[in-house]
Amino acid sequence: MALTAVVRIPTRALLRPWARLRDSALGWMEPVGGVEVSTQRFGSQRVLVEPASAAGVAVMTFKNPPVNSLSLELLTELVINLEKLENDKTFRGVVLTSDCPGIFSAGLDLTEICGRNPAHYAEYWKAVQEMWLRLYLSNLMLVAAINGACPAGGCLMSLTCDYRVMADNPKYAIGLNETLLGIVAPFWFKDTLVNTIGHRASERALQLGLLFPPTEALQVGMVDRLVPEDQVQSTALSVLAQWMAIPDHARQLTKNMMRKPTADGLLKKRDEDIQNFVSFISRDSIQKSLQMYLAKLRQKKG
Ligand SMILES: CCCCCCCCC/C=C/C(=O)SCCNC(=O)CCNC(=O)[C@H](O)C(C)(C)COP(=O)(O)OP(=O)(O)OC[C@H]1O[C@@H](n2cnc3c(N)ncnc32)[C@H](O)[C@@H]1OP(=O)(O)O
Repeated sequence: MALTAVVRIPTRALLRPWARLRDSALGWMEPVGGVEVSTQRFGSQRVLVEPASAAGVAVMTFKNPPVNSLSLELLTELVINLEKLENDKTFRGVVLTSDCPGIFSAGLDLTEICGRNPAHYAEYWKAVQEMWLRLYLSNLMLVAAINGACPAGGCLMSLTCDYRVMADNPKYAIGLNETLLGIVAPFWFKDTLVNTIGHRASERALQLGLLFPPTEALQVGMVDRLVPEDQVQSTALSVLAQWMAIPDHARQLTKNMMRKPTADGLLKKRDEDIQNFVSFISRDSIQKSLQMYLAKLRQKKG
């Protein structure tokens, strides 16, 4: 068991909503005896949240082995934990990172969009939309500590952050590779990329399904900084420390001004987007492509 430290919690902390939550379906910890708890960490099964040593900062670690694919459960836990951090006014910044060695996130869980029924596709897509909207419009400062491969939905998640630090390891790549799977990145994936790297670079990257190695990702502006693998998280934390110097109110209004029009694009037609997704993903030809892609991934081991 990694969680052994006994820490003292100021009574004031017990008033925080997350501190009062029972060890429920999501596995939140309850303070014991009103003063002491048996762990510093909180969060849920697939999303660990740890207060960092710097005040006002938390590290959110995705823990959905083997590849941190964005299953319905992971998406749900991510959104709930983000909301708890936002409601707890002591937090201003969050580092998003991965517990899976060499992989930040493999993107959408292909088993959620392959071989299921339309009702499941609709429920899943709504959760993907929700994850994007919550992260993209979060008032918190978000920094992605990309410590591994970061394709498709994993890339999207990192693009919602305010800053990206990536491990300088040529084995890792980041990008929206949907076309390689025979599927199409929806307009709000595209908009997020365009807002980050510009129209021309996005057009090329999206059509070709480019997965950029770190050096190229830095050149094109998909990530902001490369550091040795063992410094990804510490660098993300020091970036956050710089951002924390900016008054929250002014920064939040500015972030909202920059991002709201893009988010509104989806908010105005969420249901239509869900219907489009369900009819696209239910096509026989798309299901066949996805099955072949999954089979190829599984064969790699054999
Ligand atoms: C109109 C418009 C409408 C809209 C139209 C629709 C829009 C959809 C948008 C889609 C967005 C997406 O994110 S689609 C998802 C795209 N993702 C990808 O292409 C990444 C695929 N994965 C990889 O490349 C690799 O797995 C990688 C992450 C680099 C790790 O490589 P490794 O060698 O370490 O690990 P692997 O051996 O490959 O994988 C370990 C196991 O995890 C599984 N696995 C890997 N990726 C997985 C995934 N995404 N979902 C599920 N399972 C996955 C493998 O099958 C293995 O299963 P076992 O063999 O059983 O152990």
